[in-house]
Amino acid sequence: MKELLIATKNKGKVREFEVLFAQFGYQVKSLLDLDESIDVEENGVTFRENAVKKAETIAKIFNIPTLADDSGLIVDALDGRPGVFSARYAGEGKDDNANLEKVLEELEDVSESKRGARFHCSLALAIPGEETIIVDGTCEGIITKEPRGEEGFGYDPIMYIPSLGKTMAQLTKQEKNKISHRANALNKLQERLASSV
Ligand SMILES: O=c1[nH]c(=O)c2ncn([C@@H]3O[C@H](COP(=O)(O)OP(=O)(O)OP(=O)(O)O)[C@@H](O)[C@H]3O)c2[nH]1
Ligand SMILES: [Mg+2]
Repeated sequence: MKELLIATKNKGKVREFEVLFAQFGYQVKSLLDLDESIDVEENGVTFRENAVKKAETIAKIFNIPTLADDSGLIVDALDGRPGVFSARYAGEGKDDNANLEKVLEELEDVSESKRGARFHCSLALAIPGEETIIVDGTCEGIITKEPRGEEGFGYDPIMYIPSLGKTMAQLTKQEKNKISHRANALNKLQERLASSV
């Protein structure tokens, strides 16, 4: 089985990539397997900038092809926040629950028709000696009034997908992987790689 390094320490992402890459015959390794002490500062203004920085920094350290994911939640009524700050929206060191509670609080007086949001995922594939490939994927939804569901991670319990009638945290990993921003970005990456051989 081929191996691919994912420049992440997020267990939720790793779990999803394991399933997504299994279909292409890849086993994924992450910084959690290799070196948890490596920290790449995410100081970019865009998801793309952060994804490229994570992928290229880690690819250089290990000299192997490396994929990085920079993602987050974009809420219309919050002018696009938390955006690139999604992982630390409630402050450094705060957990997923604190972050989603902050979003719910900020939307307390916002009616259902104005609670539109989307997840965004930028993927960067850095292969030593080659130009980095960057793709994006999104997933549209509506922010609920309260958390629902136990699956997934991050803001999944407050992201309602109207076409499925469930929050993303009420979907199985397989169901989420059919519609998620991460899966959509990965499909684009696969198309890019297929058209370049
Ligand atoms: O409900 C969610 N479902 C998802 O599918 C999802 N994908 C991303 N996110 C949120 O956005 C932050 C990304 O920040 P991020 O890309 O910097 O990742 P991270 O710092 O957690 O890990 P790393 O990959 O940088 O090591 C994460 O922490 C999450 O809060 C998600 N929330
Ligand atoms: Mg991060």
